Amino acid sequence: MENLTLNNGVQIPQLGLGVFLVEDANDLKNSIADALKDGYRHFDTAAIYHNEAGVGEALAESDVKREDLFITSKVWDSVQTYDETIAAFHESLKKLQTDYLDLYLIHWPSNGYEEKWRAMESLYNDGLIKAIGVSNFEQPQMDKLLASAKIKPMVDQVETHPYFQRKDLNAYLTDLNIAHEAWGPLGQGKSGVFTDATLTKIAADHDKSIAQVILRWHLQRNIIVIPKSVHAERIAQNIDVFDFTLSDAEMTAIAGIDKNQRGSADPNDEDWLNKSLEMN
Ligand SMILES: NC(=O)C1=CN([C@@H]2O[C@H](COP(=O)(O)OP(=O)(O)OC[C@H]3O[C@@H](n4cnc5c(N)ncnc54)[C@H](OP(=O)(O)O)[C@@H]3O)[C@@H](O)[C@H]2O)C=CC1
Ligand SMILES: O=C1CO[C@H](CO)[C@@H](O)[C@@H]1O
Repeated sequence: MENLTLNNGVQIPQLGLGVFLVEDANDLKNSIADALKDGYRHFDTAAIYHNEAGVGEALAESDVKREDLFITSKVWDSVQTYDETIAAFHESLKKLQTDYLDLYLIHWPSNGYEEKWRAMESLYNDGLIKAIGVSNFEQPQMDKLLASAKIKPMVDQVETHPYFQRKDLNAYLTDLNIAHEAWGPLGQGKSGVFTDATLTKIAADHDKSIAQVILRWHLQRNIIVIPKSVHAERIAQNIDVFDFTLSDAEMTAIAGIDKNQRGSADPNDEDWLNKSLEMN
């Protein structure tokens, strides 16, 4: 496993397991146990996934030491004030059976994110979170946050895959030394990337799967990836991406298949952000 160093010096395993939509308790237990056995140490959840308690249980059952794990969670949009953010964080800690988080993210740039950020800064200064960041922040929202932030976010977790490559956002984040983390790195299994001709050819040339080529491409862009699977074989396959390298020509070919195809909500869509305030 390779680590990236965040802008505050914290090391993050560049590949982790995402658990969005893994709601069945057995699936969660088995996929986390499989992942740990395969060498995963980084796990990405969120309060809105309603599975933090299951993640906590699965991790508590393993004999991997807490300091060797990297646990991310996210504060949901319905949490808006400073005090609510502090309370939500402690609720997540309790469910995850831990006394600190490695990374805590503001899930979406919904109303009040600057106040939420002040709470995140205070939790960080108290040593309760190793790194703080945001998710689904586009450049204007990041610019606005940076204007009042005392601490620069260490991470921005945004939808990114071969059909939605985020080249401009990636350049902007790289300039700021904010790590780019990809959610939906495999296009959430619905973007069409698994039948792409360019990826099919590159995968055959390396005797790897398309998923492995995609994950390798992210890693070579210095992007953090958190692919989700509930299948043992895919969980193993997705971490088996450190024994081959894509050439410059292959990286360029993949850069050419971008379609700017967003698969989920647009962070600039005020209606979505307002609706998300009501979700729990
Ligand atoms: N910050 C945010 O707003 C968001 C964050 N996330 C985070 O990012 C993580 C990853 O994103 P996610 O939405 O899950 O989508 P992914 O891009 O990780 O795709 C997951 C889908 O791909 C399938 N899959 C996984 N591995 C393979 C493989 N090797 N071959 C073929 N199919 C495969 C899975 O199926 P199966 O499970 O059946 O194997 C599932 O259907 C989430 O789990 C969550 O932690 C996700 C959405 C939004
Ligand atoms: O991480 C995510 C998945 O779940 C949420 C809603 O259910 C999404 O909005 C979010 O981006």
